[in-house]
Amino acid sequence: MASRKLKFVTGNANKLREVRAILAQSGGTTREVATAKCRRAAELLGGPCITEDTALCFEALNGLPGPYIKYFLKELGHDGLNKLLVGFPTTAAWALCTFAYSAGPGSEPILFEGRTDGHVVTARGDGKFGWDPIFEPNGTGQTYAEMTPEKKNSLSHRYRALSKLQEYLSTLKE
Ligand SMILES: O=c1nc[nH]c2c1ncn2[C@H]1C[C@H](O)[C@@H](COP(=O)(O)OP(=O)(O)OP(=O)(O)O)O1
Ligand SMILES: [Mg+2]
Repeated sequence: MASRKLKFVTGNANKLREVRAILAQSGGTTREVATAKCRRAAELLGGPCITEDTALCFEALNGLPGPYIKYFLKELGHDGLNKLLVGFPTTAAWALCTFAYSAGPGSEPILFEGRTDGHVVTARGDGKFGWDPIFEPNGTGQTYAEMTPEKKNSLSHRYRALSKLQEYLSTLKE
């Protein structure tokens, strides 16, 4: 099967440098983690599959914890994550969802990213899902945990990534 690796074609070194820098900002590590997970899942399943990775990135920490948020949350809790940012000039953060699709074993996963910008705040709302109580998307005045599921699913990192995946899958069907 032909490689599905996407190539950026340009003769302009400045474009390449800027595109690389922008992509690195949105999480080089996140993409590596998502690609490795999907590739492995396709091998184990022996067929096409979709995987999903979620990162929570603190601006003051250059994007960390990022894909390591699961372990930070487990060890530090909501309070500890807030305390990490004490003394830093900003509590800005973004939630990043990466869906990965592989057509099957040996087929390079294709990634679909969705990002929602906001701030880390003291926990508010029902703490049923991960770091939902401490993430307040910009312009909402509510944490994810205070929103109805419908509202969260209309603006979340996951919704944005899934829209891109859906669009891609619909082109495969024809
Ligand atoms: O919308 C979200 N709102 C709040 N918390 C969230 C959200 N989405 C993921 N989370 C948490 C779960 C885990 O602590 C970490 C991501 O880790 P991540 O590896 O992607 O998820 P996971 O290990 O639970 O599931 P999987 O088996 O699909 O890898 O952030
Ligand atoms: Mg995981």
